[in-house]
Amino acid sequence: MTENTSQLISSGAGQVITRFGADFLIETEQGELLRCTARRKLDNLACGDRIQWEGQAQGNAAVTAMLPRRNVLERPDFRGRLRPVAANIDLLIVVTSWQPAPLWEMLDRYLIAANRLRADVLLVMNKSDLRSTHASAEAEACLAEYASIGCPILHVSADQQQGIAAILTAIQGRTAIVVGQSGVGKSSIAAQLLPDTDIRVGTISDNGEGRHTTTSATLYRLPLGGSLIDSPGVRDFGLTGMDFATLETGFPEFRPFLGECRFHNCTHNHEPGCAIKTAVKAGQLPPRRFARYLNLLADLQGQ
Ligand SMILES: Nc1nc2c(ncn2[C@@H]2O[C@H](COP(=O)(O)OP(=O)(O)OP(=O)(O)O)[C@@H](O)[C@H]2O)c(=O)[nH]1
Ligand SMILES: [Zn+2]
Repeated sequence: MTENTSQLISSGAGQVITRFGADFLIETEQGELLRCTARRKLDNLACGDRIQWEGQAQGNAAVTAMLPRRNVLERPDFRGRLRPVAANIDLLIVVTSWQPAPLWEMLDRYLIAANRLRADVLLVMNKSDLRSTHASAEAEACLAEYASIGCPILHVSADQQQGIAAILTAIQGRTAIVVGQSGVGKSSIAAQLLPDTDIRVGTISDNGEGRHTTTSATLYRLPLGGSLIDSPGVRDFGLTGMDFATLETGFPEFRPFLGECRFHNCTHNHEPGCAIKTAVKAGQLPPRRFARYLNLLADLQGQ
């Protein structure tokens, strides 16, 4: 049999782990890390994307196709153009703490963003060591409202290494990102979740080209299964360009009452016969969340 080089060249499916300039680090289905160049049309590839790759006769393998995405998180670049940062996210881990005190409206915005991405939410209250001294009655009441609408909540302390295993368990089988306001402990939590994953990416890029210093989002496999996509740009991602439908559906507790308002285009603000306002007055919907809904609505209408 004559040897044909093309028969030696392999190909398959994989996932984008991170980006180095024009190159991508991908993980093949066999779990091997492979440095690839992407075809020019694939400029929009992001960490977490599932792809097809193909070995080349010379040089790096090539990413030849992007497989359909479940969702994509985008951020404006320095020119203001939206760029994809991470794809195929299943779980938004929203971190808050007792000090700095929670910005509840920001938390609501993350819940809206998660709903838009069709991702689940896990609320992590970090710095549980400060709860007894720093949690106001009002903050506890706000937190209780999230529990009442079915939002899963974990109390952890990254500094005291408490509750980290519960986060790993919650991520199992899913791809998660960690987000939240400044100073709540996102880096501390990421460091606890990823004790030695740095080494893996470091080894690959050490290949004559120095250490992995990219700030690109990177996908890490976790010990209990599941993955974490992390980067500074992922951690402080916010919601851009909200419309009314995104706001309304971002409050999942409204769902049983939607369609019962007198006006089909009710904004649940000043309108008579509003089923949402009636439910709030009757104690069937959490009042603090509803008050913040009205603030978000006013922001939207003032845009
Ligand atoms: N008391 C207490 N402090 C903590 C805990 N976790 C983190 N911190 C402290 O909170 C501060 C902020 O932690 P970071 O991990 O840098 O927070 P971050 O959310 O990544 O902050 P940014 O980079 O500003 O977004 C640090 O001084 C941590 O040591 C905790 O469980 N308890
Ligand atoms: Zn209404």
